[in-house]
Amino acid sequence: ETAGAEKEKSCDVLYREGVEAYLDERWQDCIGNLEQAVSAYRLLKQATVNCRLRCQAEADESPFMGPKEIDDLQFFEKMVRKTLCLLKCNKYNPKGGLNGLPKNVQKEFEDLKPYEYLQLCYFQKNMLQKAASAVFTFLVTNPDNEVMRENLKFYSNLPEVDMYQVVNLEARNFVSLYIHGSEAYQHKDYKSVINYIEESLEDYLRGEEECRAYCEGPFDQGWFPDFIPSIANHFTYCLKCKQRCADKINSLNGEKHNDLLESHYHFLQYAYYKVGNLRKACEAVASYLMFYPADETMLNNKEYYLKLPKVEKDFFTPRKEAIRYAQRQEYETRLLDFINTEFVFQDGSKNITSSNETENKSSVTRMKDSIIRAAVSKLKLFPPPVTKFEWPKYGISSESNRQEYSTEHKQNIITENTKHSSSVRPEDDRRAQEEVRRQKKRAVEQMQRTAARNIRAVMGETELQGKHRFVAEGFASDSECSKLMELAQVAAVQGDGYKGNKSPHTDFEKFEGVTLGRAALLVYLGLIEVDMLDLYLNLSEMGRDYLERYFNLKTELYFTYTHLVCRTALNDSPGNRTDMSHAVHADNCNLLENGDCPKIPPAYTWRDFSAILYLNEDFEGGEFVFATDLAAKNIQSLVKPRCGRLVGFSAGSENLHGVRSVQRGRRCALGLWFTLNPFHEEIEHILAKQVLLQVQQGGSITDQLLHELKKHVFVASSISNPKQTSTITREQLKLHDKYVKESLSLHQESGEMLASSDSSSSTLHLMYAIFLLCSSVMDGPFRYKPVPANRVLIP
Ligand SMILES: O=C(O)CCC(=O)C(=O)O
Ligand SMILES: [Fe+3]
Repeated sequence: ETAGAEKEKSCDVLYREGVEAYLDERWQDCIGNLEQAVSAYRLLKQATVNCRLRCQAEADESPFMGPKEIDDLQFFEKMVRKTLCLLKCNKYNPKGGLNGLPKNVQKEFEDLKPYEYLQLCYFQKNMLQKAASAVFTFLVTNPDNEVMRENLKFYSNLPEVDMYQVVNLEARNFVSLYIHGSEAYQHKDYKSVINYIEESLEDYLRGEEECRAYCEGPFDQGWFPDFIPSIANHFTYCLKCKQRCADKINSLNGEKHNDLLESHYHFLQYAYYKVGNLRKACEAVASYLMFYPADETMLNNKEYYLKLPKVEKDFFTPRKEAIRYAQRQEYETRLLDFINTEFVFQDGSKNITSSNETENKSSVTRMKDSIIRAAVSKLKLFPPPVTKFEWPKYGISSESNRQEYSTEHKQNIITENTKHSSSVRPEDDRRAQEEVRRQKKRAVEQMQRTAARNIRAVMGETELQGKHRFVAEGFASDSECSKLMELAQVAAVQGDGYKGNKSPHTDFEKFEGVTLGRAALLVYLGLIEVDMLDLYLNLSEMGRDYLERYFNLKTELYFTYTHLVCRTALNDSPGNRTDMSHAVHADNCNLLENGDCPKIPPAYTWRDFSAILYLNEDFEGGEFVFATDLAAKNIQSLVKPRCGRLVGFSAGSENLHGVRSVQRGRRCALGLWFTLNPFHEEIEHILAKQVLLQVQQGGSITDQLLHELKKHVFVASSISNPKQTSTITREQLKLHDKYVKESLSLHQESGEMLASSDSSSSTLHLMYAIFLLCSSVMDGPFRYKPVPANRVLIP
């Protein structure tokens, strides 16, 4: 390897570093890495696709060893030759082409995920025009993405953004060629029309060929051991993918044109006629008619041309590429129709391969699954290839043959069990079992938590006058409420969880909060009782369980932020206050005065549900309100805080809410915010659980915590699969080292407060490292209120 090649970072490393930079808010690095990653991916994909196309051409041309029509031997000979070619070709591809790229990363690129990040990083660097183009690029492939649609709307309102200059950064050349061609047409410059449109046609067809070649990838829809079924299955999978290419490519800057290909011939027939090339004009007419044989305009044109003295009947020969395209299209459609009627396809819903797989799929996959399915059914726009779930599963499998023998039916319905056992790889099986175990464990814990409680909903959408909101009671007993209040009393720091801001909402109240990370750290240091942390965690878990059930969620709800917070009226605050303790807002978008609520930073856009569990009622004011406007003129409903009462709602603009001023006394509540996106799972929550586990069981925490830390550094770098605890890479370790180093220096600064503990303990360093990872601790000053320790838990 040369030095140059060594320095060059691979596509997935660039991507990971881009995402890391994004997470660390290093916007310039984010942009640099992700832009490079995107072009690196393009190169990899091009290399792979080029090989496939080249080898196809080569195999098409090579002479056969034997005569035609013997046991399909020529077909197989061709496949063998093509394989040989592919092996050689891919060997010279940089980094093995797409094969060298992890599948999940490939999927992210195909979904244009990098543009989601890029958008934000451009935004942060005030590169608004680029940000808008990144959003637009993402939307061309994911037109149903609400957040990005909102974002585009947001950008379109900015004076700095010129919507005419917003482009699809992933568009093929034919888009601009075609647009130039139609402009030339308007200017009656027919020579240019011919040049542009011929070139556009070539690039369009090439694009579709490349898309089709990309479909000839690996098959991971189960294992069909028999020779013929295995070929047939893989072939069908490819064919379905290929059939989607036409639909994927026929858009001009986001606008769909189902006759985009055909319209090329329309332009051409006219332009060739205008420059006097009648033969070519007629060829274009005939080509167009291959696709639309009954098109009246074109038939009239044909008649018109036929009457011209120089035109002969045989001029109307369709062009070669049009014949090939149309015939292939027709054959493929017929074949697919046949397959669709003669075989049963197993789609994600309720069956075999998937019954096992869907249930055990990670919840990320499940979530994406449903989003994609919804998008597909609505738009008929198909997501890109490569992933497990986008196409219906099907089984023309060996099991199906068995079925055929045993029943008279032609259709093959594969039953749950047969498929199950043969198609799941041991690795998947292990993960699946783990997931089942995890879910069972959660269900048991859930029952234990709620066993002695009488949790009941007391207000719903009608009473509260709005969608997706409720009030329930019975989450906590009086003694539990007091205990958490006490925790807030001893452990809260002003501004903790509010980036150090003491009075983020009103000058007349003091805000004090305890994040979970802080509570865990205090327990770890022996400064507060373990039970307090246990309770904090338990109550939050109950809130989550209840929301999942109340809203009937199909996928897991993740904590994204948890905060025990008290608001205390200051002694000198005036008695006639009209301000709010917490102005009306939505939890995941920025409510503007005109009522719009753009879902962009600094809002916590990933929050999907919120719940507030109240801990006391001995104060004046402080009512929670649902309102319809920023000024709280129009109140829909009001919830009076009380120990054990919980208000839950979806976190969007449909649930604007606020808190009325606390006139006297102290109002404490446990705020819970949830996300459906595991990428935004709250690290502090997981760590707090780990700390609790260790302290309760008295075992050594080091390995477990190390494991968690690794996992979360891993999360930061591989967002698509946060549950994966794969081996950690060098980059991740470097990051880890960095945190440990930072923690060490902090450790020295706060030596005073740690005097009672073993300051050289690597566990402690690790703890610091971990807490550095926790944003809220990083934000505020790293200092603790010394609270007398009744038990020292650190050896
Ligand atoms: O404390 C409450 O009742 C609501 C607080 C709230 O809405 C928030 O912090 O987002
Ligand atoms: Fe809120």
